[in-house]
Amino acid sequence: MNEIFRDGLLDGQVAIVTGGGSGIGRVTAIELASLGAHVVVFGRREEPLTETCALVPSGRCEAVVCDIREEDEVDAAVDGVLARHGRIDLLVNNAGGQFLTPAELITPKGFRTVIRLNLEGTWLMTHAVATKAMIPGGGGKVVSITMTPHTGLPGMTHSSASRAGIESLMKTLSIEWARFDIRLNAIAPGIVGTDTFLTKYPSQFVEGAAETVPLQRLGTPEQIAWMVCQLASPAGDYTTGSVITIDGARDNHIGAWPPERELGPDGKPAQEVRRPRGR
Ligand SMILES: CCC/C=C/C(=O)SCCNC(=O)CCNC(=O)[C@H](O)C(C)(C)COP(=O)([O-])OP(=O)([O-])OC[C@H]1O[C@@H](n2cnc3c(N)ncnc32)[C@H](O)[C@@H]1OP(=O)([O-])[O-]
Ligand SMILES: NC(=O)C1=CN([C@@H]2O[C@H](COP(=O)(O)OP(=O)(O)OC[C@H]3O[C@@H](n4cnc5c(N)ncnc54)[C@H](OP(=O)(O)O)[C@@H]3O)[C@@H](O)[C@H]2O)C=CC1
Repeated sequence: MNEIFRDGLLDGQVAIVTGGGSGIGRVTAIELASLGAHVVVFGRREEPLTETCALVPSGRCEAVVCDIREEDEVDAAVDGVLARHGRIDLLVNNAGGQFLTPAELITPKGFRTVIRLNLEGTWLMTHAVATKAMIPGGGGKVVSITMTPHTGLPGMTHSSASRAGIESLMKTLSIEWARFDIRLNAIAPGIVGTDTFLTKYPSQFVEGAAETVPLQRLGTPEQIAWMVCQLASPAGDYTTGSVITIDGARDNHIGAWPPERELGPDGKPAQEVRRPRGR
């Protein structure tokens, strides 16, 4: 039984979720499977993938070790899913990440590492699934996880650039591959309180994070997963080439409103005094 959507909504669908061994990817796999999809989780380490599958009560989950940066591994893994299931209806490009470092300290290798993971990995997965399964099979859906703010993420230059690239990829392919009925979208979360976010970054970055969001709280993996489920369902059939932002309005404004400097003496938002007409 799913908390939001009706039982059997995704019955018969076969979905791949990259990075399905943790965080947003794990919850997405569990939610998709709870709606009837058969989910194949991809990642570099087998153990977390197997743990995800153990959390899927229906057993409609399978773990595949695959580094999305390696084209041979991607080809073999996608071929394997097709051989076992005969179709791929949904690809969720969720695997990704970065390290937090001022731009001037990012080495060429460090920059390349993040671009390869986020942008090239997403391209390899999308291209393999489209050419092997979706184009011959008459269509499908791709959802890629990116990131806000779209104005730029200081300290994560490489990731910001790669996420902009992914969004451009989804938009461009939504035009080219409309003729194959492939619908591609991006979901851009702001800050989601996953184990990795809470433990990987310096404490000052994590502790003040909720204060940077107008809603003053972090997102949850479920809120991202539910949007993936909606896009996978018939409700998403006409949505393509879009970037859906789920970030508590952080893309529009950093921090709560009003900022302290704009508070009036009564502690309320400052308000101009209305002048008589003609003045
Ligand atoms: C507001 C924010 C919201 C977002 C939150 C999230 O996304 S939460 C979810 C976040 N989830 C994730 O991020 C999960 C996925 N992330 C990852 O797997 C890693 O963070 C990865 C992206 C670095 C790839 O890892 P890998 O095993 O492939 O690579 P590797 O370790 O072998 O490094 C290769 C090269 O990269 C460089 N370099 C690396 N680290 C640093 C550093 N701290 N400092 C400086 N440089 C660094 C260095 O050049 C290194 O080469 P070297 O010097 O060793 O010759
Ligand atoms: N949490 C947040 O605040 C936000 C997260 N995002 C993005 O959402 C996605 C999920 O985030 P979150 O759940 O927090 O992060 P996690 O670090 O928990 O998830 C990343 C997953 O990707 C897998 N992965 C990493 N590299 C590769 C690779 N080369 N090939 C295959 N799989 C790989 C990891 O497994 P393994 O190491 O076993 O390969 C891991 O399961 C990421 O792209 C992240 O950057 C975007 C905005 C905000």
